[in-house]
Amino acid sequence: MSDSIKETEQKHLNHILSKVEVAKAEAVKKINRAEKDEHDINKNFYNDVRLKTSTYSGMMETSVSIRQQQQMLEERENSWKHATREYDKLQKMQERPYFARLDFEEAGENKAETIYIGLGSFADSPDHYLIYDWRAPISSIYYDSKIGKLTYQTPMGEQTVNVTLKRQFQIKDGKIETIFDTDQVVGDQMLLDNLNGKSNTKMKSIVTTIQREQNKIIRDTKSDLLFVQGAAGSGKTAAVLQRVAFLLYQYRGKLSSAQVVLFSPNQLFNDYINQVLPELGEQNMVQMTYYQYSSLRVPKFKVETLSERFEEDNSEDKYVRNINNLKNSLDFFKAETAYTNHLNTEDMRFKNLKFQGDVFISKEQIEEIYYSFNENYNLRNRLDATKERLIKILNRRVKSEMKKPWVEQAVQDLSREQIQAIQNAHPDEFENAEKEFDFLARHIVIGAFKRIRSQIVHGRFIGVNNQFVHFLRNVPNLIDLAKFNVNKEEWTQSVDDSIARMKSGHISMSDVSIYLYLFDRISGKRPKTDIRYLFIDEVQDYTAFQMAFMKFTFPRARFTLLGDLNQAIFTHENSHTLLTELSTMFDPEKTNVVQLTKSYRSTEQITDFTKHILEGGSQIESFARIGDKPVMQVVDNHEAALDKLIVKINDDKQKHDTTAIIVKTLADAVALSEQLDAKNVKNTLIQTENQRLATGTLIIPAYLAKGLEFDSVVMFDGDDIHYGDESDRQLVYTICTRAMHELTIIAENKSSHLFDVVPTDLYDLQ
Ligand SMILES: Nc1ncnc2c1ncn2[C@@H]1O[C@H](COP(=O)(O)OP(=O)(O)OP(=O)(O)O)[C@@H](O)[C@H]1O
Repeated sequence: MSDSIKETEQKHLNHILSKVEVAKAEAVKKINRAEKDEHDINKNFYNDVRLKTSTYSGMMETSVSIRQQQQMLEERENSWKHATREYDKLQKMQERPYFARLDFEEAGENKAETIYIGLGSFADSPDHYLIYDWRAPISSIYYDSKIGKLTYQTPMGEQTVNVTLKRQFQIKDGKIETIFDTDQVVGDQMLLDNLNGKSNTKMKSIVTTIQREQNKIIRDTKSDLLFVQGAAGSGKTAAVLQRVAFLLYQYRGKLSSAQVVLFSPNQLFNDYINQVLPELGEQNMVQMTYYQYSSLRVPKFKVETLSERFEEDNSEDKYVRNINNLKNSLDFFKAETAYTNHLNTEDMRFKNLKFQGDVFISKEQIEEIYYSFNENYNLRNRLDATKERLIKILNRRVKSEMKKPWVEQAVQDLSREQIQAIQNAHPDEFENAEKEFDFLARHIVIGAFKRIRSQIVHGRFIGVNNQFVHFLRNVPNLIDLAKFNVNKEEWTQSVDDSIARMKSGHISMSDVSIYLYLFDRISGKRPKTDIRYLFIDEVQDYTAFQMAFMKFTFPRARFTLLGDLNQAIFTHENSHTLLTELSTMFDPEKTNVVQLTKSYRSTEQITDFTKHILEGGSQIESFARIGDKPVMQVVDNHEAALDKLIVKINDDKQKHDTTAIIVKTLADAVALSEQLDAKNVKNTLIQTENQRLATGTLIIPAYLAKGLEFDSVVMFDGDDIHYGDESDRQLVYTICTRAMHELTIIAENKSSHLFDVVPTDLYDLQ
């Protein structure tokens, strides 16, 4: 790039920065003004508010006057907030106001236009934009086009332009460091620079180098279901976070970040991505894991953890797998729906409502009431009507209960102060002692009935646990078990297992969704209609049952699902049926399936290696970033493996910020960490998802490494003992694809046969 272009661009940048400076000074003035006004209002509050409390009209006047003062304060508060936000934006803008420039001519007009694109828009007067937000319709030209003619979408329809220049900038602290002119969609040089960087404990935004196919995902506003199937490292997560920022911009004023929910694979990952939206100037959406969501809803049970689920799903036991396949299927969801519909006519399980240890309203009586309403009632109405009746019964029982000896005793036991306190609620004198006694007795009985009243209001008379077991026992009548290779005895055994688990206060991941769906149906829980966008990352690890349950829970949300069917580490082969099952849940007209085949995370050498681990991996394209070939080290015994590992760790210290040693299970991770500790090799063991990621040498079980990336990855125990089954292939792929710059596999005796399919010239055997 010639010096004169750089000079001209720096001049332009200086000009913009001086305008930003002016705007910042303006924002500071507004902040100060709002703060002073607020201070004055607070100071003069008692002078300005007319306190008159002796008459009714005086009181009214006082309250109006207080309200006026409050409104003034709120207005100042809002303008303060607005100005502060503006100030923060401008402050950020001073470091790097924009990252691209486009020159183009609009069709039919001979006038060339130049626009600059940045993280946010900036105008020095209304309609005179010096910088365009990357999410503005016009900015999509930057992501979509090469030089030349192009059409793009605007709110007014399609617009055609002729792009004559695409220029990218790297700006730091107000100085242009590099300029690239490119005729590519998004210049590879800038992308290469970004990808060459070191890994970080926090994911960064990709706003300057979004690729054309990623841009399609980000700007999709039509689909009810957007399914992004992408290779490992193809930028699914990165793109989807940009998408959230895009949607918040596109629907600003109508959509808030609280109406967007992202389900992440684990808490560690949540932590990893939580800087991206703030970096883009937006607030984070609601982020949670399915485990968190379900655990919160069943506080009485301990939900199976990720580690337990991983062990169970990888169980050698065919019986366990078949039962889980059955419970996780869409057929099972449908069977449960049919079962709950049937509860509208019979079979609801109730609990006695008890008072002072005795049955107060029996379950039979409740059942009779529940089914006394006609067939037009649905489960929710039926429950509401039952509650209403039960409250009436309770109210009627107050009078008879007042005559009971325990009440008389309780009244006699009241202290003078207690009587006084109760009588304060009675404005007039009592006509006689009997009336006074009645008043006190009623008060005592109502107090004693409080618990029962709350039980009725909260529907605690429904026997959810019993109902759950009743449903499970009925499953053979509702589903063809043989289709799932399960026989009746095995099913009965699994129900007994579920009951035993629940008795000890535990519930499995499969059971918890079944339990919650049943609970939501019979308790008539209202679905969460306020959630408008639902994102699920690593969807291949969700079951069809969970997806159907999510659809039921968030009926008005548009779904964006991100997944790589090749990385299903929990659901294995079933992940491939997930897409088919999903297609039955959404309108095909409003379903958009996008494939991302290019992998950006790893070097070309690593991607070429990892794609061979998969059957059908040939579709995956590597991004041309050159690095060393993966290294395979096969040694004779464990001690030798440890020695190799330590050499690698020391070697990496010079080159990288983070080396992750990925092992199969938590137990493996704990053991390895201890062995390294014993040899004084510093390491951080990541054993729960509630930890924070750190730099340095990490030891991490595979299921916690989901979605993350590291400069250098060592797959330890890469042998047949640990990864000997065909079903481990996806897990091995997931582990190896976490590497950005270097990948090493250390194995004892012989490497896992799953690597046999990889051509030997793609790695260095040492
Ligand atoms: N357009 C892009 N510009 C710059 N970096 C990108 C781009 N797309 C992806 N990347 C980088 O590639 C890496 C992988 O992206 P990401 O984690 O989003 O992939 P993924 O598809 O979710 O991967 P996985 O399924 O393996 O977890 C990240 O470091 C991301 O920043």
